[in-house]
Amino acid sequence: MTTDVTHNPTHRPEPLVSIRHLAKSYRRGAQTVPVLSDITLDIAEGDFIALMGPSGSGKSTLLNLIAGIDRPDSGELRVAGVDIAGLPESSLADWRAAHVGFIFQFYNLMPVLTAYENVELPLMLTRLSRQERRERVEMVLRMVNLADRMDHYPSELSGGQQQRVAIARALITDPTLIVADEPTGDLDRTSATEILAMLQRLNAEAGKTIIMVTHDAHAAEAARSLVYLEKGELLPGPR
Ligand SMILES: Nc1ncnc2c1ncn2[C@@H]1O[C@H](COP(=O)(O)OP(=O)(O)OP(=O)(O)O)[C@@H](O)[C@H]1O
Repeated sequence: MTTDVTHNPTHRPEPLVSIRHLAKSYRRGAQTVPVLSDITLDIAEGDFIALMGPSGSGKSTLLNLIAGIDRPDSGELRVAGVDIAGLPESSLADWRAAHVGFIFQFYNLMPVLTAYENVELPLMLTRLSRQERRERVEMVLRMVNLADRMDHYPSELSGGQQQRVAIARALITDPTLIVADEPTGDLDRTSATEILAMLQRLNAEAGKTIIMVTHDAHAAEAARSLVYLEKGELLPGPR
């Protein structure tokens, strides 16, 4: 912490994600389908935010914009000071690989790779040696309590275990941001509770910033803050 902060009570740290007047529509043939209109939102570093709203309200679209998977039509979108809306396609892919960890509803693991190999995959694009990769993979697999399953293939793991492999894969590059789209949507209540507890721990103990889209009020309760999308507009949550 700098002395500036101590002496200036009005100081606010820069939000990790800063969104201003973001708009997005999709083209379907000759038609334009507006999805998000005028979204303004700040997400602080270290937050665990749940993004809720009815089906079709634009939650995944907003998540994909923040994660640099898709591009806005207009507005500002900065993540850790980088104007990601303005990055050319090739730089955006590099930015995503370095800064965003993804967790999906259906895990998206490679079926022909073991748990270990799935987690190692994002590191194959880095300059780390095989030994350095091994140390990191084993460390994150221990973090998600799966060190004893590293040689298993996804088909040999339960849904909850597969999602833990996916969490390990999301963590392996030490990303700036973790985005999770319905991470408990395919799990029974017990496994969902376990996954949510794990995300809470990553947030509280490892300081990871997490943005989670969910339909489930139980999942949203695990988050620190809540925003609600309706028809492409953001409403403040009750917390
Ligand atoms: N690639 C696309 N092309 C055209 N329309 C799209 C595309 N992706 C999303 N849409 C439309 O944008 C709207 C918002 O979709 P989005 O997936 O963001 O909603 P959501 O709130 O995440 O919904 P759900 O909770 O059902 O997953 C929907 O009407 C959808 O049909």
